[in-house]
Amino acid sequence: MPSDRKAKQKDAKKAGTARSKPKAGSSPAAATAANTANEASCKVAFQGLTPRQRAVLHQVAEQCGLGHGSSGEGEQRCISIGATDSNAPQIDIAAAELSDEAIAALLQQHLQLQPDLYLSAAQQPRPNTTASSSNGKPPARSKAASGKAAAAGSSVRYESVDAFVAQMSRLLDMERQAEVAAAQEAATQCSTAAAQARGRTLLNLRVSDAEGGLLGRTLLTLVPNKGFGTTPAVLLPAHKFSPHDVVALKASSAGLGGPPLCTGLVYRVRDASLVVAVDDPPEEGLEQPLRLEKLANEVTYKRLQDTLQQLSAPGNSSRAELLPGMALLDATFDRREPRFAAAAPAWKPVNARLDDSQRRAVELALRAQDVALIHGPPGTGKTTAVVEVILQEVARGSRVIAAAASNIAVDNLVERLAAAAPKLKLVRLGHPARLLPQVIDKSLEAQVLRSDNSSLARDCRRDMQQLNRRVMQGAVLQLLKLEPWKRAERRQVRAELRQLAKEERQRQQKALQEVLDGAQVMCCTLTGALHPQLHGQTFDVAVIDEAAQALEAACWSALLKARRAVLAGDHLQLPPTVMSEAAAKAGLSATLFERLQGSLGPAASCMLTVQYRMHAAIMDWSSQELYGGQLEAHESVAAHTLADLPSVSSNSSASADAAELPTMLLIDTAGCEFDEYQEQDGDSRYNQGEAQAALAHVQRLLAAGLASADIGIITPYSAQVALLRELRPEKLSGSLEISTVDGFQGREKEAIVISMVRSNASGEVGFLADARRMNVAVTRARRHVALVCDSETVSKDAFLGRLVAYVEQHGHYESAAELVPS
Ligand SMILES: Nc1ncnc2c1ncn2[C@@H]1O[C@H](COP(=O)(O)OP(=O)(O)OP(=O)(O)O)[C@@H](O)[C@H]1O
Repeated sequence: MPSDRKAKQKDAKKAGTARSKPKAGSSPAAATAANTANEASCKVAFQGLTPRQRAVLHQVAEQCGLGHGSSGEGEQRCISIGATDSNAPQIDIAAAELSDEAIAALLQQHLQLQPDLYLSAAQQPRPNTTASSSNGKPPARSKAASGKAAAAGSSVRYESVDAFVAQMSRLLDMERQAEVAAAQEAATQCSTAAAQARGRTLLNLRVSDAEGGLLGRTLLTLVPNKGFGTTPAVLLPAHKFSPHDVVALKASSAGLGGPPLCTGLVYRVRDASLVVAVDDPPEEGLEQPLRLEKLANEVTYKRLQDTLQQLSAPGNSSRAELLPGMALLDATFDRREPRFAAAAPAWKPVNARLDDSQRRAVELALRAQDVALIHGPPGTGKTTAVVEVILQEVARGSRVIAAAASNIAVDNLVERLAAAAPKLKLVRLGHPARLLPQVIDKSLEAQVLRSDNSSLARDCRRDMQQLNRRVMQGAVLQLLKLEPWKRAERRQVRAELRQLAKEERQRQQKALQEVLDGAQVMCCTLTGALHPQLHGQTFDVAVIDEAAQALEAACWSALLKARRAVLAGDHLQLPPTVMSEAAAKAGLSATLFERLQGSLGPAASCMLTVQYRMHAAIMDWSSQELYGGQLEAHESVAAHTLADLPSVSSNSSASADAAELPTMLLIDTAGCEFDEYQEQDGDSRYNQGEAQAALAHVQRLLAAGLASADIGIITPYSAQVALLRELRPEKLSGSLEISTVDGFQGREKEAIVISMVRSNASGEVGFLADARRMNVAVTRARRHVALVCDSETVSKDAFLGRLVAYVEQHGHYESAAELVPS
């Protein structure tokens, strides 16, 4: 109750002291070392186990080549494990609450299985299970608490590659239709004003600047026409455009569905402007009021369908050469166990700071002959381990394709690889408008332009231009009857032009081929791997970072190009974005990473356990809820606080304020009557009072000496993002980041303020209850996290209730009424 909490607030001690952490459990890889297939002479039938325990038993049986099967429903559900012979004797074990240790002991007694085999598999984190209690039963949790994590569970299995292809092809069609329908609805079926309200169209814009850049593209800066040139600049209305969106620019006066002046890619989004990269700007029409429309990106769907077709077509030797990844199908579709070399070749880490779990992960990846998984919870150095794997593979002479679902994740990898190995021959494939400026230099286009063959091709072009001028002059002189344009001369010039055109083309192709062939590491998005430029290029190993955010079909686009695969990710963070809810529910958002986590068993996977971002108090919530308590905070971050930041500690009055700020803070809006509202033209939600409370807390952080760039506001609802941006003080618009959870994935801030929005009498929390979404939101914070919410509403959900209780217990409580006086 708030009143109790207020009393508690007075007594509460400063949160954020470093807390000692139990050591991580035994490594899953080590646990399986001594297990070989058993010739069981009997079967053990268990009744009364939890779904988690049954899943672990299935996994253990498959790992050891034992028979297994389930029957019955609900509490009567029974799982048997042991001899494959149906006549073998059966030992029945019926117990309501068997502990994991007891199950392991029974397996040892009757089937001679090492206890560690069951216990280490049971320790593998799964979505929907929290740190299991000693009786092996997961703590009570409402169905909603696991939210979408449940929909995309690790239980997804396909009977065959063809079954997978058929299912995915259907679901991708559903997804494409959903996206096309949304684009068409915005473009034709409603008024332009309604389309703008939905965020897919921006009306009444004008071009404020047009400049060359991005290797030959034109960058058009679009600003609101209203108040053009005034100071302060007029902000764009709330919209859903983001970098890399495919867009059409039309005259405002053009009818709905009318032809565009040009199409392009969103390059940059600011509060008051939006920059679009255009290949071919129109000669006229840009001076009038304009409209920007979001288009469906059909190329991606076409590429994904092409990948599926490649997977399903029967192999032949020439295809096997072009698609070495077909060899991965056996291990990834349960046809055989993944293979590992007994030991990795000797390797000396390039990054001497790698910790033990990172070294184990790299070692596993280097031993893999088919596929290995690196499971990296937040801040544990997944990308750090991936970079090391790539550099070690290159040192062994391998050619690597390194990919991720998003451009930002690929660019992150490119930057880290280039910093670790400046001489590495690395090529970043992709449209320059989709690349971060700092990696443009590594792009295929930039490298091709720098090559000798390109410069020779440019010479050819110059010669052709001169010859063309001669042709023009000759024709004019002839026309004016001043000088005859001799036939032989004409013929010779044309032959020279043909020759030059041919040479230019050949030089350009050669330049492109040389850069592609010379690459030791090819970096691209997963769907970028299907670009025609990579046709015929094959690799020894495909490394996928952020694999748990990628559609499985997209992963195969890169995997088909290499014989071996390493996937790094965290299936307990956000899944891929899927627009069609029906397709997501039917399995489109289930990822390859998660599927393999479930099917390959612990020997093929290594979990990173030391994190380098969060104060231990922040980490512990996530670790206990989602990672079986296995995470450890590195000593460099375990006790760091806001007061230790140089910008704070150098300012004595500010540091006194900062010392008052706890590591975790609950700002409770219960009783404040800060109600949630649904936006008029959509289903997103916002909460005005809560937005004010969140911004008031930001002011407090600034007063304590934090830089605005060190603070982030995260809210799950796009309407609340728009509202917060509107209310954000002008001077903070360029530095204080406000975004949805998705916008912050993979990133971090010293202080994070979370605005949860929901406040209603019925306790509805919608997609807040998705454990993965809240996991990402909380774990973006390095030293401070403030949860702004209506504790009465959100605590109706068991998972969120535990989060609220955790913050109260390990931090400070405060009523929002004190921050936002009524
Ligand atoms: N062994 C290490 N020693 C010191 N710092 C490390 C180590 N490993 C990783 N880090 C640091 O920890 C931070 C997080 O690492 P990295 O980005 O590789 O993690 P991640 O798991 O990919 O993160 P996320 O989950 O946010 O995507 C980086 O600043 C990195 O330099």
